[in-house]
Formats: sequence, C-alpha cells, structure tokens
Amino acid sequence: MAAVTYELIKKDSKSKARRGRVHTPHGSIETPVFMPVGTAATVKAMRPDEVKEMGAQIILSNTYHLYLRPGHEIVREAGGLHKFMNWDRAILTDSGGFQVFSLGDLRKITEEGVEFRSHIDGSKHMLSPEKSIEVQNALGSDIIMAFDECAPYPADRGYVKNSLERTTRWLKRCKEANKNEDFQSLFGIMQGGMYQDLRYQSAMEIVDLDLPGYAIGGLSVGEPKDIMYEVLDYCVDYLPADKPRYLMGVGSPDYLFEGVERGVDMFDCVLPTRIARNGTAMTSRGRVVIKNAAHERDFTALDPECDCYTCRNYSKAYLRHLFKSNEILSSMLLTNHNLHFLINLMSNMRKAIEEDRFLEFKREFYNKYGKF
Ligand SMILES: CNc1nc2c(CCNCC3CCCC3)c3nc(N)[nH]c(=O)c3cc2[nH]1
Repeated sequence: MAAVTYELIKKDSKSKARRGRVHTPHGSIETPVFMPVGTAATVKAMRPDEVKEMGAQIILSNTYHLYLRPGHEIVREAGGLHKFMNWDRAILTDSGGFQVFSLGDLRKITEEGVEFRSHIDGSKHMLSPEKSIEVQNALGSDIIMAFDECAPYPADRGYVKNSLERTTRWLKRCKEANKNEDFQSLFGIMQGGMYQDLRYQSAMEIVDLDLPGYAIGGLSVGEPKDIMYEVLDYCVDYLPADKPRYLMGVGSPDYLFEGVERGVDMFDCVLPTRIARNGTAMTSRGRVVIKNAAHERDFTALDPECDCYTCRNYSKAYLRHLFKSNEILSSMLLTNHNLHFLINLMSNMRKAIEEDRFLEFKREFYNKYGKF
C-alpha cells in the first residue's frame, strides 16, 4: 500500500470537478486544495503556526533551493524538513528540474541530468534523477516529484517529443532510486507541451509505472489561457481517476476555478505570497494594489467578505502606509490575507462540490470579481 492514497468523495454532476481526500503519513488533505509555497523551508513572512491556523494542510518546498542552501545533508541531520522548519503536516517537494531551468544558469542537459551554475554563488552543480531523489529523501517530504524537464513554450514538436521521452526515462530512474523509501510517495509528471498526441504518449508512459499520484507539468509557462485550458481538458482525461491529479504552478482564482472544473485536485503557486510582498492583495472583488493613492483615506478592510486577521484589524489606509514605509509588517499582513483568501476559496469550492452547486458558485464568484 503506497503511503499516499486518494479517496474520491463526490463527483460533480455537471462538470469534471471532484471532491476528494489525499491520505499522507502527515495527515489527510481535503481536495481540491491550494498548497502554499515555502521555497527555502519557510512560507515567506509567515510563521508555521499562522499557516496552520488558516487551514493549510500541505505546503511545498524545493529540492533546488535546499540542496544549494543550507544543503540537504544539514536538513537530514536536523531530522528532516518537518522538524527543521517546525511543520508537522504534509510537505510536497518539487524535484528541482523546473527551478534549474528558470533560476539556475543552465549549463547543459544530457541523458545523465542537468549541469548548472548556482544562482547564489555561481558554483557548478549537476542535478540528476538519482541526485534529486537523494535530496528529497534527505528532506523527508511526504510527496516527492519526479526529476523532469518542463519544455519551454513555445517549443517545436521534435524537441517536445525527445524531451518527454527523456523525462519518462528519468522517471524510471527516479522510481528505482526511491524504491526503498516506505513513507515518501513519488508522483510522476506528465509533459508533452501543447501537443495532444505527445501528452497522450507521456501520460501512457508514466501511468504505466503505477505511481501514487500524477502531476500535469509543462503548463503555466507563458502559453495563452485558452490553450492551457484546452490542453488541461484532455490531459486530465488521460490520468487515472483513482489517483490525485496535481496541476503544477497554477494558482490565481480564475485558473483555480477552471482547473477544479476540469478535474484537478491539487494546485501550487508562488503568486499569493510573491504579490503580497509587492503590495498586491487578492480579494473577492479582484486585485487591490495597496500603494494606489485611492487607498490613502480608505479606512475599510481590504475585502468586505474576508474574516482573516488582516481584514478584521486593519484598513487599506494603514496597509498602504506600511507598504509605502517599507515596513516588514506589510509583507506579513498582506501574505496572511492572500493565503487565507485562496485557502478559504478552495474550502468554499469543496463545499460547493459537496452540495452539487460548483458551477453556480463559480458564477457567483465571477459576478463580484473585478467589480469594485
Ligand atoms: C508557475 N508555472 C509553473 N510552475 C511549474 C513548476 C513548479 C511548481 N512550483 C514548485 C514550487 C515553487 C517553489 C517551490 C516549489 C513545475 N515543476 C516541475 N517539476 N515540472 C513542471 O513541468 C512544472 C511546470 C510549472 N509551471
């Protein structure tokens, strides 16, 4: 029995949306779920007790970052990531492939793996399927992601086909490298760019390995929204219904609605935490850019419908003042709100699916969204 299992609770009658539960060694996760990102073993500007208090069931961290700093051996000696960062719920770690392409100074991709220079000090490194699994085993995360190549967008068919086939070979090496780990579940990642037949090929190859869960990779890489939704629509159908489906790197409200409607269970995105530090709040009426002069004498809460700590205690005027003053509290309060907003949105989506009114809930949301 895999350490991570999926339990389908309810399927929406009018869409592919589904309500489920992912069981892990560090507790179960109600799905659909938004997973806050904690890249360097911390959800930036948040304490773990606050992240737990707002209802986060699982957070993400990253092989690439933790391998470079502080080093996975130090995290291993600390007793693993849960102990090191004082988080006792589930953790998912990405494999580092995507980050090497997007952060590191990529040197070379070979069958062996990827050579790159650290974005921190320029030192030379190699990440391979085996190295990525060794690091994730040292981190002790509950769900570990396969070492893959996220093909760039746009990319020609030939490149995408070769890349997905290498990603499948790398997945087999990941599975072999992880075979003695009883508590860490390896998820495969589907690639194939925007080509339906290649997506089908990638799905068949990774599903053949009978893994506890599967991610849809290679999306949210700059492709137009309608292409992403079209690809997502058929990708979900190529994955087994009895395993969790994780759409990587997706997380603003509209993408979450469209993803849930198409049958996705798990999402992650750096947006809510990143834009908070840049002074932007996600609200039920759309985004609020707190530094705008319009908020200078606005003594109302960010979001009239939000009951988070920030919305219960502070006004837009005060939050604008904090941001303009470059106060640390600005990042803390806006991050707290943005994460609370998304976690609460997912909780309401779960309830809507349970009550068979998901599409109505989505319509209600859009009727308010973008209307100040
Ligand atoms: C933003 N868009 C996007 N992100 C993608 C990501 C990263 C998901 N987020 C990981 C967290 C961020 C820091 C800590 C972990 C992808 N990751 C992998 N392995 N493969 C993808 O195809 C892949 C594709 C992605 N597309």
